[in-house]
Amino acid sequence: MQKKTSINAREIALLTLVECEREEVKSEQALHRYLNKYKTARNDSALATELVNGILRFRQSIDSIITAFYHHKLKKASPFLVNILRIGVYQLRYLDRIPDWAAVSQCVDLARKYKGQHIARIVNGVLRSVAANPQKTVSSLEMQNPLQQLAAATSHPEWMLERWMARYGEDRTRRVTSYNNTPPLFGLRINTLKTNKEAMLKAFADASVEFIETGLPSFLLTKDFHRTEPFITLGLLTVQNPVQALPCLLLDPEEGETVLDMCAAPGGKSTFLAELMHNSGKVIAVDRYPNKCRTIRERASQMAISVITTIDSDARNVPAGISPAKILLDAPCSGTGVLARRPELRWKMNREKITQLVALQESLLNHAATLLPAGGVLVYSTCSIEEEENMLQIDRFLQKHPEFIAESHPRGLPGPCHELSGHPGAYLTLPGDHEGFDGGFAQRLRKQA
Ligand SMILES: C[S@@+](CC[C@H](N)C(=O)[O-])C[C@H]1O[C@@H](n2cnc3c(N)ncnc32)[C@H](O)[C@@H]1O
Repeated sequence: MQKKTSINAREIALLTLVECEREEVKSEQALHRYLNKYKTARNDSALATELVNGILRFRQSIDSIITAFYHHKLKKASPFLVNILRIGVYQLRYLDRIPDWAAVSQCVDLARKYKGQHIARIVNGVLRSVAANPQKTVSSLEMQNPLQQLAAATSHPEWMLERWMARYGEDRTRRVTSYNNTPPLFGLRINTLKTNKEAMLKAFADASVEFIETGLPSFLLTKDFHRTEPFITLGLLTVQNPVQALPCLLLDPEEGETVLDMCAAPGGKSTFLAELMHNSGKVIAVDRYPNKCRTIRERASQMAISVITTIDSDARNVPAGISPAKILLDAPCSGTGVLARRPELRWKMNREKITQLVALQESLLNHAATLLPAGGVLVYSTCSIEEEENMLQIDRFLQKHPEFIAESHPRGLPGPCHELSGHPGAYLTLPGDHEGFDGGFAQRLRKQA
């Protein structure tokens, strides 16, 4: 019988981190795949997750420390060497439960296994030096300017910090970076088609799940993700950050209406719209990827939702004739409001990509304008905190489409988020503004009759 090779937490983290160097790879999915492949035990799985997320978050700070002791160009080193050094430095500087000698020797073993004896010696030398010089911290390193210092201290790219500092000021920028560098709480939405809050809280008490209220009726936050998994599988709960509720609440869908969700996968908002409509009417969920549309349908069926139909198509090719009362356009975006949840994204996003996304969002908005009948409501939303994807995008849209007006929610939204002053129907939340809320933007617009 063939023996199953088992590998430890550091090795899983290494394979994941090396794979994440590729542009299109999402760390959460890669890690999940390796954990399943090697049937990793709970403890190893927790350490691998902590190493991957921590290293992706603090990469800039970790690399600054490595550079002080590694006397070649880090950018030219192999991804295996770089990531083994990162795993070593993360354990030496950010974790206090692993003795220095163990952190160093396990990384040396990894280097020998993947890159041979010569690289193992380099890893040994660099990590021993890091361990022997605890006074050498990011703040002690010489930096050319305050922005560089802030980038190293908060582990965010300079270009990102520069625009946040200009837009939001230093205090808010530091609040955002601190939120982004902390393991996030999990948002949970109670599926009111299958249960209710009272029954769910009783089930939480029985399962010893701790939670925090959010100010939004069906949304809770928790650290205890594992204990909530059975309820998610049963379709009683959906993982969704409360900030993601705002676009749906702002759209205010009613029973019996036809609602078009133009960029719908994985379906978190489509299913919430269906819940708000008491599973009556029609939610047409569009996404350009057929496999993602299948995920939406499967999830809807688990949640006892029958009003969602899917269309796999570029939303810009959706033909006129659907005549929805309301449209949600939750556009593809830079994701700078959700960096706590997607730690590698800060290193993969850049100004050029934002410019391309702005153009895509604009063309999707223009098409939404043609699909919506007069009198209908359009909500545009992103999980970005960049103004050209948000308010500036809306300003340009309103200039180009005088038939649309920005309007407030008829009754105002529940919860801690408030309309932006001077901007009817616009909501911008920065990560860290409210406990457990990611960043995001939403705008309600009406096509005049
Ligand atoms: C921000 S996500 C949507 C999240 C979703 N609304 C939810 O709450 O679960 C953006 C989605 O747009 C899809 N997408 C990107 N470009 C598209 C296009 N041109 N037409 C349709 N869907 C597109 C992506 O596949 C992705 O699933």
